[in-house]
Amino acid sequence: MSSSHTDERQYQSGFGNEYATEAVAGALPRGRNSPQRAPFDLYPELISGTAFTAPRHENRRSWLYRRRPSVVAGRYQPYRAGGHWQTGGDRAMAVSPEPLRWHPMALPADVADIDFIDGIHTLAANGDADAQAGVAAHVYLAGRSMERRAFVNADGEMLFVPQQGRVVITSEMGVLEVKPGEIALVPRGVVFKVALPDGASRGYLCENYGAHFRLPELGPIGSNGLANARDFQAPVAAYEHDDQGGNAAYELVKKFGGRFWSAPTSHSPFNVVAWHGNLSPVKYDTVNFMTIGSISFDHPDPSIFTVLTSPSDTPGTANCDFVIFPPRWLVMENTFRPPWYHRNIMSEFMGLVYGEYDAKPGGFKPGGASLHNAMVPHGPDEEAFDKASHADLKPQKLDNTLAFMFESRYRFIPTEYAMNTAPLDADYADCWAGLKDQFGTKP
Ligand SMILES: O=C(O)Cc1cc(O)ccc1O
Ligand SMILES: [Fe+2]
Repeated sequence: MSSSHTDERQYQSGFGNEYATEAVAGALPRGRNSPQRAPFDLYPELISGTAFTAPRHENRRSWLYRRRPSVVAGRYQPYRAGGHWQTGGDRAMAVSPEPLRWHPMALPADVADIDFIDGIHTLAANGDADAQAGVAAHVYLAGRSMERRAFVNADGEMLFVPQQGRVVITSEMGVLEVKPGEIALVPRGVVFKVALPDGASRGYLCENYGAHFRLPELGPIGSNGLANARDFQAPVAAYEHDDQGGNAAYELVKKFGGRFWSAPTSHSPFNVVAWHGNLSPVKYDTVNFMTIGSISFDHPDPSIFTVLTSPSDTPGTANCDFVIFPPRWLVMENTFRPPWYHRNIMSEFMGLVYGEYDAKPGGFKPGGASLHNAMVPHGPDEEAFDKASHADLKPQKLDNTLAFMFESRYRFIPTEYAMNTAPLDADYADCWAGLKDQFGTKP
Protein backbone atom coordinates (compact mmCIF):
# COMPACT_ATOMS: atom_id res chain seq x y z
CA MET A 1 0.00 0.00 0.00
CA SER A 2 1.12 3.53 -0.51
CA SER A 3 2.37 5.13 2.67
CA SER A 4 0.23 7.66 4.49
CA HIS A 5 2.97 10.28 4.81
CA THR A 6 2.08 13.56 3.22
CA ASP A 7 4.88 15.34 1.50
CA GLU A 8 4.92 18.91 2.77
CA ARG A 9 7.86 19.97 0.66
CA GLN A 10 7.67 22.76 -1.86
CA TYR A 11 7.77 21.96 -5.59
CA GLN A 12 7.39 23.60 -8.97
CA SER A 13 4.65 22.23 -11.19
CA GLY A 14 5.07 20.78 -14.70
CA PHE A 15 7.11 18.47 -16.93
CA GLY A 16 10.04 19.86 -18.91
CA ASN A 17 9.00 23.51 -18.35
CA GLU A 18 11.30 26.47 -18.10
CA TYR A 19 11.47 26.27 -14.31
CA ALA A 20 13.12 29.09 -12.34
CA THR A 21 13.92 28.91 -8.65
CA GLU A 22 16.16 30.66 -6.15
CA ALA A 23 16.91 29.64 -2.55
CA VAL A 24 18.09 33.21 -1.94
CA ALA A 25 16.14 36.04 -3.51
CA GLY A 26 18.10 37.72 -6.30
CA ALA A 27 20.47 34.77 -6.94
CA LEU A 28 19.27 34.26 -10.53
CA PRO A 29 20.78 36.72 -12.99
CA ARG A 30 18.13 38.67 -14.89
CA GLY A 31 18.10 38.91 -18.67
CA ARG A 32 21.24 36.86 -19.27
CA ASN A 33 22.68 33.53 -18.19
CA SER A 34 26.30 34.40 -17.71
CA PRO A 35 26.94 37.95 -16.47
CA GLN A 36 30.50 39.12 -15.91
CA ARG A 37 29.95 38.54 -12.22
CA ALA A 38 26.86 36.59 -11.19
CA PRO A 39 24.77 37.68 -8.17
CA PHE A 40 26.44 36.84 -4.83
CA ASP A 41 29.53 35.79 -6.82
CA LEU A 42 27.98 32.41 -7.57
CA TYR A 43 29.46 30.41 -10.47
CA PRO A 44 27.14 29.92 -13.47
CA GLU A 45 27.29 26.36 -14.83
CA LEU A 46 25.37 24.86 -17.74
CA ILE A 47 24.21 21.26 -17.81
CA SER A 48 23.00 20.06 -21.21
CA GLY A 49 20.97 16.87 -21.38
CA THR A 50 20.66 17.01 -25.17
CA ALA A 51 23.01 18.13 -27.94
CA PHE A 52 23.08 21.94 -28.23
CA THR A 53 21.41 21.63 -31.61
CA ALA A 54 18.66 19.14 -30.65
CA PRO A 55 15.26 20.35 -31.89
CA ARG A 56 13.60 22.83 -29.57
CA HIS A 57 10.92 20.38 -28.37
CA GLU A 58 13.64 17.86 -27.42
CA ASN A 59 16.18 20.28 -26.05
CA ARG A 60 16.91 20.06 -22.32
CA ARG A 61 19.38 22.18 -20.42
CA SER A 62 19.56 24.10 -17.16
CA TRP A 63 21.70 26.88 -15.77
CA LEU A 64 22.94 26.34 -12.22
CA TYR A 65 24.29 29.13 -9.98
CA ARG A 66 26.53 27.49 -7.45
CA ARG A 67 29.02 28.19 -4.71
CA ARG A 68 31.75 26.27 -6.52
CA PRO A 69 31.69 24.81 -10.03
CA SER A 70 31.65 21.02 -10.49
CA VAL A 71 35.22 21.03 -11.84
CA VAL A 72 36.40 21.51 -8.25
CA ALA A 73 36.73 17.85 -7.28
CA GLY A 74 39.48 15.42 -6.34
CA ARG A 75 40.92 12.80 -8.68
CA TYR A 76 38.83 9.75 -9.55
CA GLN A 77 39.90 6.28 -8.47
CA PRO A 78 38.23 3.05 -9.60
CA TYR A 79 35.37 2.13 -7.28
CA ARG A 80 33.46 -1.11 -7.12
CA ALA A 81 29.87 -0.15 -6.33
CA GLY A 82 27.50 -2.83 -5.25
CA GLY A 83 28.91 -5.45 -7.51
CA HIS A 84 25.47 -6.33 -8.87
CA TRP A 85 24.92 -3.28 -11.07
CA GLN A 86 25.39 -4.20 -14.73
CA THR A 87 25.38 -1.92 -17.74
CA GLY A 88 23.92 -3.07 -21.06
CA GLY A 89 22.94 -6.55 -22.18
CA ASP A 90 25.51 -9.32 -21.79
CA ARG A 91 25.53 -10.88 -25.25
CA ALA A 92 27.40 -13.93 -23.97
CA MET A 93 24.48 -14.90 -21.73
CA ALA A 94 22.41 -17.80 -23.08
CA VAL A 95 18.90 -16.57 -22.46
CA SER A 96 16.25 -19.26 -22.43
CA PRO A 97 13.12 -18.35 -24.39
CA GLU A 98 11.01 -19.09 -21.30
CA PRO A 99 8.79 -16.66 -19.45
CA LEU A 100 10.67 -15.72 -16.27
CA ARG A 101 9.44 -14.60 -12.90
CA TRP A 102 11.06 -13.72 -9.60
CA HIS A 103 9.60 -13.96 -6.10
CA PRO A 104 9.90 -10.76 -4.05
CA MET A 105 13.54 -9.83 -3.58
CA ALA A 106 14.31 -10.22 0.15
CA LEU A 107 16.00 -7.43 2.08
CA PRO A 108 19.38 -8.80 3.21
CA ALA A 109 20.14 -9.21 6.94
CA ASP A 110 22.76 -6.44 6.79
CA VAL A 111 20.46 -4.05 4.89
CA ALA A 112 21.03 -1.33 7.52
CA ASP A 113 24.65 -1.07 6.27
CA ILE A 114 23.78 -0.90 2.58
CA ASP A 115 23.06 2.39 0.88
CA PHE A 116 21.10 2.99 -2.32
CA ILE A 117 24.15 2.82 -4.60
CA ASP A 118 25.53 -0.38 -3.16
CA GLY A 119 22.01 -1.85 -2.97
CA ILE A 120 21.31 -1.80 -6.71
CA HIS A 121 20.93 -5.23 -8.34
CA THR A 122 20.40 -5.50 -12.08
CA LEU A 123 17.82 -8.11 -13.08
CA ALA A 124 17.91 -7.51 -16.81
CA ALA A 125 19.42 -5.09 -19.30
CA ASN A 126 19.56 -4.47 -23.02
CA GLY A 127 21.32 -2.20 -25.45
CA ASP A 128 24.55 -0.38 -24.78
CA ALA A 129 25.14 2.81 -22.79
CA ASP A 130 27.80 4.01 -25.25
CA ALA A 131 25.39 3.51 -28.14
CA GLN A 132 22.77 5.51 -26.18
CA ALA A 133 20.24 2.71 -26.66
CA GLY A 134 18.48 0.38 -24.27
CA VAL A 135 17.60 0.25 -20.61
CA ALA A 136 18.34 -1.72 -17.48
CA ALA A 137 15.78 -2.98 -14.98
CA HIS A 138 17.14 -2.94 -11.44
CA VAL A 139 15.86 -3.48 -7.93
CA TYR A 140 17.37 -1.66 -4.97
CA LEU A 141 17.53 -3.23 -1.52
CA ALA A 142 18.93 -0.70 0.92
CA GLY A 143 18.57 0.58 4.47
CA ARG A 144 21.26 3.21 4.95
CA SER A 145 20.97 6.81 3.87
CA MET A 146 23.74 8.27 1.75
CA GLU A 147 25.01 10.98 4.01
CA ARG A 148 28.22 12.45 2.68
CA ARG A 149 28.20 10.35 -0.44
CA ALA A 150 26.80 11.58 -3.73
CA PHE A 151 26.29 9.80 -7.03
CA VAL A 152 26.18 10.78 -10.67
CA ASN A 153 25.28 8.57 -13.61
CA ALA A 154 26.80 9.57 -16.95
CA ASP A 155 25.29 6.49 -18.63
CA GLY A 156 21.61 7.21 -18.30
CA GLU A 157 18.69 8.81 -16.55
CA MET A 158 17.19 6.98 -13.57
CA LEU A 159 13.48 6.30 -13.13
CA PHE A 160 12.64 5.41 -9.52
CA VAL A 161 9.65 3.21 -8.66
CA PRO A 162 9.73 2.83 -4.84
CA GLN A 163 7.91 -0.25 -3.57
CA GLN A 164 8.66 -0.22 0.17
CA GLY A 165 9.76 2.89 2.06
CA ARG A 166 10.19 6.47 0.95
CA VAL A 167 13.24 7.76 -0.86
CA VAL A 168 14.36 11.33 -0.30
CA ILE A 169 16.38 12.34 -3.33
CA THR A 170 18.66 15.30 -2.72
CA SER A 171 19.87 16.57 -6.08
CA GLU A 172 21.79 19.54 -7.38
CA MET A 173 18.42 21.10 -8.23
CA GLY A 174 16.81 20.44 -4.84
CA VAL A 175 15.01 17.73 -2.90
CA LEU A 176 12.25 15.28 -3.92
CA GLU A 177 10.46 13.06 -1.43
CA VAL A 178 9.03 10.00 -3.13
CA LYS A 179 6.79 7.35 -1.57
CA PRO A 180 5.52 4.05 -2.97
CA GLY A 181 2.86 4.88 -5.54
CA GLU A 182 4.94 7.84 -6.71
CA ILE A 183 7.78 7.76 -9.23
CA ALA A 184 10.78 10.02 -9.81
CA LEU A 185 13.08 10.72 -12.71
CA VAL A 186 16.65 11.98 -12.31
CA PRO A 187 18.28 13.15 -15.56
CA ARG A 188 21.56 11.71 -16.75
CA GLY A 189 24.50 13.58 -15.25
CA VAL A 190 22.66 15.24 -12.36
CA VAL A 191 24.35 14.59 -9.00
CA PHE A 192 22.09 13.14 -6.30
CA LYS A 193 22.01 11.16 -3.09
CA VAL A 194 19.26 9.06 -1.55
CA ALA A 195 18.11 9.07 2.07
CA LEU A 196 15.82 6.33 3.39
CA PRO A 197 13.69 7.81 6.21
CA ASP A 198 11.70 4.57 6.64
CA GLY A 199 14.77 2.34 6.98
CA ALA A 200 14.88 -0.91 5.01
CA SER A 201 13.61 -0.03 1.53
CA ARG A 202 12.97 -1.75 -1.75
CA GLY A 203 12.08 -0.49 -5.17
CA TYR A 204 12.55 -0.78 -8.88
CA LEU A 205 14.65 1.38 -11.19
CA CYS A 206 14.76 1.85 -14.91
CA GLU A 207 18.13 3.14 -16.05
CA ASN A 208 17.61 4.61 -19.50
CA TYR A 209 20.63 4.90 -21.81
CA GLY A 210 18.49 6.21 -24.68
CA ALA A 211 16.47 9.33 -25.43
CA HIS A 212 15.10 10.93 -22.28
CA PHE A 213 11.65 9.95 -21.05
CA ARG A 214 8.88 12.31 -22.04
CA LEU A 215 5.08 12.32 -21.99
CA PRO A 216 3.56 10.26 -24.82
CA GLU A 217 1.63 11.83 -27.70
CA LEU A 218 -2.10 11.70 -27.00
CA GLY A 219 -3.43 11.37 -30.57
CA PRO A 220 -7.24 11.15 -30.62
CA ILE A 221 -7.34 11.26 -26.79
CA GLY A 222 -6.86 15.00 -27.21
CA SER A 223 -5.10 17.59 -25.12
CA ASN A 224 -5.81 16.15 -21.64
CA GLY A 225 -5.46 12.81 -19.95
CA LEU A 226 -3.12 10.02 -18.93
CA ALA A 227 -0.29 11.70 -17.01
CA ASN A 228 -0.99 15.44 -17.12
CA ALA A 229 2.10 17.63 -17.24
CA ARG A 230 0.95 19.85 -14.37
CA ASP A 231 1.02 16.93 -11.93
CA PHE A 232 4.77 16.47 -12.27
CA GLN A 233 6.76 18.21 -9.57
CA ALA A 234 10.26 19.61 -9.86
CA PRO A 235 12.28 20.62 -6.80
CA VAL A 236 12.98 24.14 -5.69
CA ALA A 237 16.59 25.27 -5.33
CA ALA A 238 18.08 24.22 -1.99
CA TYR A 239 21.75 24.18 -1.05
CA GLU A 240 23.08 22.05 1.73
CA HIS A 241 23.86 23.60 5.10
CA ASP A 242 26.09 21.64 7.41
CA ASP A 243 28.15 22.33 10.52
CA GLN A 244 30.96 23.54 8.27
CA GLY A 245 28.85 25.87 6.15
CA GLY A 246 28.58 23.40 3.27
CA ASN A 247 32.33 22.76 3.36
CA ALA A 248 32.50 19.27 4.87
CA ALA A 249 34.11 16.60 2.70
CA TYR A 250 32.07 14.36 0.40
CA GLU A 251 32.68 11.30 -1.71
CA LEU A 252 31.39 11.53 -5.27
CA VAL A 253 30.72 8.19 -6.97
CA LYS A 254 30.38 8.28 -10.72
CA LYS A 255 29.08 5.68 -13.15
CA PHE A 256 30.78 6.27 -16.46
CA GLY A 257 30.70 3.74 -19.31
CA GLY A 258 29.46 0.98 -17.01
CA ARG A 259 32.35 1.41 -14.59
CA PHE A 260 32.33 3.05 -11.21
CA TRP A 261 34.71 5.73 -10.02
CA SER A 262 35.07 7.62 -6.78
CA ALA A 263 36.49 11.06 -6.08
CA PRO A 264 36.81 12.99 -2.82
CA THR A 265 35.44 16.50 -2.80
CA SER A 266 36.19 19.14 -0.22
CA HIS A 267 32.58 20.35 -0.08
CA SER A 268 28.98 19.37 -0.71
CA PRO A 269 28.07 19.04 -4.40
CA PHE A 270 24.58 20.22 -3.35
CA ASN A 271 25.67 23.83 -3.45
CA VAL A 272 23.31 25.28 -6.06
CA VAL A 273 21.67 28.46 -4.76
CA ALA A 274 19.47 29.08 -7.81
CA TRP A 275 18.76 27.47 -11.16
CA HIS A 276 16.60 27.84 -14.21
CA GLY A 277 15.90 25.66 -17.22
CA ASN A 278 14.01 22.63 -18.43
CA LEU A 279 16.41 19.88 -17.31
CA SER A 280 15.42 18.80 -13.82
CA PRO A 281 14.56 15.84 -11.66
CA VAL A 282 10.81 15.44 -11.27
CA LYS A 283 8.42 13.29 -9.32
CA TYR A 284 4.87 12.18 -10.10
CA ASP A 285 2.12 10.61 -8.02
CA THR A 286 0.41 7.84 -9.98
CA VAL A 287 -2.90 8.58 -8.21
CA ASN A 288 -3.09 11.54 -10.60
CA PHE A 289 -2.98 9.29 -13.68
CA MET A 290 -6.17 9.80 -15.68
CA THR A 291 -6.77 6.23 -16.76
CA ILE A 292 -8.61 5.53 -19.99
CA GLY A 293 -10.19 2.18 -20.83
CA SER A 294 -12.85 0.50 -22.91
CA ILE A 295 -16.43 1.55 -22.15
CA SER A 296 -17.88 -0.85 -24.71
CA PHE A 297 -16.10 -4.16 -25.27
CA ASP A 298 -12.66 -5.76 -25.65
CA HIS A 299 -9.45 -5.31 -23.73
CA PRO A 300 -7.44 -2.42 -25.22
CA ASP A 301 -3.70 -2.48 -25.78
CA PRO A 302 -1.76 -1.47 -22.65
CA SER A 303 -0.25 1.51 -24.46
CA ILE A 304 -3.23 3.48 -23.06
CA PHE A 305 -1.46 3.19 -19.69
CA THR A 306 1.81 4.83 -20.82
CA VAL A 307 3.08 7.37 -18.30
CA LEU A 308 6.38 8.19 -20.00
CA THR A 309 8.08 7.09 -23.17
CA SER A 310 11.66 7.06 -24.38
CA PRO A 311 11.43 6.91 -28.17
CA SER A 312 13.89 5.17 -30.45
CA ASP A 313 14.63 6.26 -33.99
CA THR A 314 11.70 4.16 -35.30
CA PRO A 315 8.39 5.99 -34.81
CA GLY A 316 6.05 4.26 -32.36
CA THR A 317 8.67 1.67 -31.39
CA ALA A 318 9.97 2.74 -28.02
CA ASN A 319 13.40 2.34 -26.55
CA CYS A 320 11.29 2.09 -23.41
CA ASP A 321 7.71 2.79 -22.39
CA PHE A 322 6.95 3.14 -18.71
CA VAL A 323 3.42 1.80 -18.30
CA ILE A 324 1.31 1.49 -15.13
CA PHE A 325 -1.70 -0.66 -14.29
CA PRO A 326 -3.44 1.54 -11.70
CA PRO A 327 -6.76 1.11 -9.88
CA ARG A 328 -9.59 1.41 -12.44
CA TRP A 329 -13.09 0.32 -13.36
CA LEU A 330 -13.74 -2.56 -15.74
CA VAL A 331 -17.11 -2.27 -17.48
CA MET A 332 -16.64 -4.05 -20.81
CA GLU A 333 -19.60 -6.17 -21.93
CA ASN A 334 -19.30 -9.69 -23.33
CA THR A 335 -15.55 -9.46 -22.93
CA PHE A 336 -12.79 -11.51 -21.37
CA ARG A 337 -11.58 -8.60 -19.26
CA PRO A 338 -8.00 -9.46 -18.19
CA PRO A 339 -5.12 -9.28 -20.70
CA TRP A 340 -5.44 -11.72 -23.61
CA TYR A 341 -2.98 -14.46 -24.36
CA HIS A 342 -0.35 -12.90 -26.52
CA ARG A 343 3.19 -12.69 -27.75
CA ASN A 344 4.76 -9.47 -28.74
CA ILE A 345 7.84 -8.22 -30.57
CA MET A 346 8.32 -5.78 -27.69
CA SER A 347 9.88 -7.13 -24.48
CA GLU A 348 8.07 -6.71 -21.17
CA PHE A 349 9.66 -6.40 -17.73
CA MET A 350 7.02 -6.08 -14.99
CA GLY A 351 6.96 -5.31 -11.27
CA LEU A 352 4.25 -4.93 -8.66
CA VAL A 353 4.22 -2.04 -6.18
CA TYR A 354 1.17 -3.19 -4.24
CA GLY A 355 -1.92 -5.36 -4.44
CA GLU A 356 -2.72 -7.99 -7.03
CA TYR A 357 -2.29 -7.95 -10.83
CA ASP A 358 -5.44 -9.14 -12.60
CA ALA A 359 -3.64 -11.49 -15.01
CA LYS A 360 -1.73 -13.17 -12.18
CA PRO A 361 -3.71 -13.24 -8.92
CA GLY A 362 -1.33 -15.91 -7.58
CA GLY A 363 2.45 -16.02 -7.81
CA PHE A 364 3.19 -12.42 -8.84
CA LYS A 365 3.76 -10.60 -5.56
CA PRO A 366 4.69 -7.04 -4.57
CA GLY A 367 8.47 -6.71 -4.78
CA GLY A 368 8.69 -9.53 -7.35
CA ALA A 369 9.21 -9.21 -11.09
CA SER A 370 8.50 -10.93 -14.38
CA LEU A 371 10.08 -10.91 -17.81
CA HIS A 372 8.32 -11.79 -21.06
CA ASN A 373 10.82 -11.21 -23.81
CA ALA A 374 10.19 -10.75 -27.52
CA MET A 375 7.78 -13.37 -28.85
CA VAL A 376 7.56 -15.25 -25.56
CA PRO A 377 3.91 -16.31 -25.17
CA HIS A 378 2.21 -15.29 -21.92
CA GLY A 379 -1.12 -14.21 -20.48
CA PRO A 380 -3.52 -14.88 -17.63
CA ASP A 381 -2.75 -17.79 -15.33
CA GLU A 382 -5.24 -20.61 -14.97
CA GLU A 383 -6.99 -19.06 -12.00
CA ALA A 384 -7.41 -15.71 -13.77
CA PHE A 385 -8.65 -17.44 -16.93
CA ASP A 386 -11.25 -19.50 -15.08
CA LYS A 387 -12.50 -16.58 -13.02
CA ALA A 388 -12.74 -14.14 -15.93
CA SER A 389 -14.38 -16.67 -18.26
CA HIS A 390 -17.30 -17.11 -15.87
CA ALA A 391 -17.47 -13.74 -14.11
CA ASP A 392 -20.72 -11.85 -13.87
CA LEU A 393 -19.80 -8.82 -16.00
CA LYS A 394 -21.15 -6.07 -13.82
CA PRO A 395 -19.00 -2.95 -13.43
CA GLN A 396 -16.01 -3.97 -11.33
CA LYS A 397 -13.47 -1.79 -9.58
CA LEU A 398 -9.93 -3.13 -9.71
CA ASP A 399 -8.78 -1.44 -6.55
CA ASN A 400 -5.69 -1.42 -4.39
CA THR A 401 -3.36 -2.37 -7.15
CA LEU A 402 -0.35 -0.88 -8.89
CA ALA A 403 1.66 -2.94 -11.34
CA PHE A 404 4.00 -1.46 -13.92
CA MET A 405 5.95 -2.42 -17.03
CA PHE A 406 9.19 -1.33 -18.62
CA GLU A 407 8.48 -2.25 -22.24
CA SER A 408 11.34 -2.13 -24.70
CA ARG A 409 11.92 -2.81 -28.38
CA TYR A 410 15.15 -4.56 -27.32
CA ARG A 411 15.24 -8.01 -25.75
CA PHE A 412 16.06 -7.87 -22.05
CA ILE A 413 19.00 -10.06 -21.12
CA PRO A 414 18.71 -11.32 -17.55
CA THR A 415 21.88 -11.00 -15.51
CA GLU A 416 23.93 -13.71 -13.86
CA TYR A 417 22.53 -12.40 -10.56
CA ALA A 418 18.93 -12.72 -11.82
CA MET A 419 19.40 -16.30 -13.00
CA ASN A 420 21.60 -17.66 -10.22
CA THR A 421 21.14 -15.62 -7.02
CA ALA A 422 17.80 -13.80 -7.18
CA PRO A 423 14.71 -15.82 -6.17
CA LEU A 424 13.80 -17.10 -9.64
CA ASP A 425 10.42 -18.85 -9.67
CA ALA A 426 11.36 -22.22 -11.14
CA ASP A 427 7.71 -23.24 -11.48
CA TYR A 428 6.43 -20.13 -13.24
CA ALA A 429 5.39 -21.88 -16.46
CA ASP A 430 3.23 -24.27 -14.43
CA CYS A 431 0.70 -21.47 -13.92
CA TRP A 432 -0.55 -22.19 -17.46
CA ALA A 433 -0.02 -25.99 -17.52
CA GLY A 434 -3.58 -26.78 -16.45
CA LEU A 435 -5.29 -24.84 -19.25
CA LYS A 436 -7.34 -27.59 -20.87
CA ASP A 437 -8.52 -28.22 -24.39
CA GLN A 438 -12.22 -27.46 -24.01
CA PHE A 439 -12.98 -27.59 -27.71
CA GLY A 440 -16.25 -29.34 -28.26
CA THR A 441 -16.67 -30.37 -24.61
CA LYS A 442 -19.63 -28.07 -24.03
CA PRO A 443 -22.71 -27.39 -26.08
O1 LIG B 1 1.57 -9.14 -20.27
C1 LIG B 1 1.16 -8.34 -19.42
O2 LIG B 1 0.65 -8.69 -18.34
C2 LIG B 1 1.14 -6.87 -19.77
C3 LIG B 1 0.03 -6.57 -20.68
C4 LIG B 1 -1.16 -6.10 -20.18
C5 LIG B 1 -2.23 -5.88 -21.00
O3 LIG B 1 -3.37 -5.41 -20.49
C6 LIG B 1 -2.14 -6.16 -22.36
C7 LIG B 1 -0.93 -6.62 -22.88
C8 LIG B 1 0.16 -6.83 -22.04
O4 LIG B 1 1.32 -7.24 -22.51
FE1 LIG C 1 2.32 -8.89 -22.10
